Amino acid sequence: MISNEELAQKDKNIVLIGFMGVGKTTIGQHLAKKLDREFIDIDAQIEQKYGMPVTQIFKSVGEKEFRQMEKDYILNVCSDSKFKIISLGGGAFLQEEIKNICLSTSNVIYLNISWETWKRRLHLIIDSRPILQNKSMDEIEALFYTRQNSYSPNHASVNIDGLGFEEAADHIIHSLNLIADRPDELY
Ligand SMILES: Nc1ncnc2c1ncn2[C@@H]1O[C@H](COP(=O)(O)OP(=O)(O)OP(=O)(O)O)[C@@H](O)[C@H]1O
Ligand SMILES: O=C(O)C1=C[C@@H](O)[C@@H](O)[C@H](O)C1
Ligand SMILES: [Mg+2]
Repeated sequence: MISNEELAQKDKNIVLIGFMGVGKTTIGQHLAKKLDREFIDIDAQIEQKYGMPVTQIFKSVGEKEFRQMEKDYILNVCSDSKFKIISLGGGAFLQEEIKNICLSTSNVIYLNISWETWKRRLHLIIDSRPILQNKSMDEIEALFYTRQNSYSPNHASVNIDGLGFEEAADHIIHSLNLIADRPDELY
């Protein structure tokens, strides 16, 4: 088992993927602190560029332009940087180019969550995630399960059910230690 300091020195980016609301942004911030690495949130970068929240971006320029911007940012950051903790948006891995660059440049950690746990969190995110709006609970559940397929392959998967932010970050660090032992495997 290597220490957090040693892990922080490993030069690959760490990319967090998973369904919206699983905790990529919040857990990513904790992980970055623990490993003393720079944190980048792709949604936040796009919001900063447009000067408005994602919901508003979808309304004013449309999802297609948002997806293009998402791809441009991720391709850029993955090819230009090392050592970073990068939280993607929940739909980013649907784009093959994004998937390929992340898998080839970074350690990709899939944060997964059960439908039961996720459902209890819906009220926290419903207003700020345009993809969830105007959908019935059945439609959201169908999307939750359909999207699971898009998060493979990855380098490691961490189930965050019942974990607080700190614990979740520690589980990720544990999975990174396992990756350090067998660097080229994909799941
Ligand atoms: N482990 C956790 N326990 C309790 N609440 C959590 C946990 N992780 C995240 N949350 C809460 O869930 C909400 C969504 O979290 P967050 O924004 O980090 O998700 P995300 O995966 O980045 O979503 P998106 O794909 O839309 O960017 C936030 O209100 C956050 O505080
Ligand atoms: O899952 C999705 O498609 C999305 C997730 C969010 O992170 C944002 O990127 C946006 O709301 C779209
Ligand atoms: Mg996020």
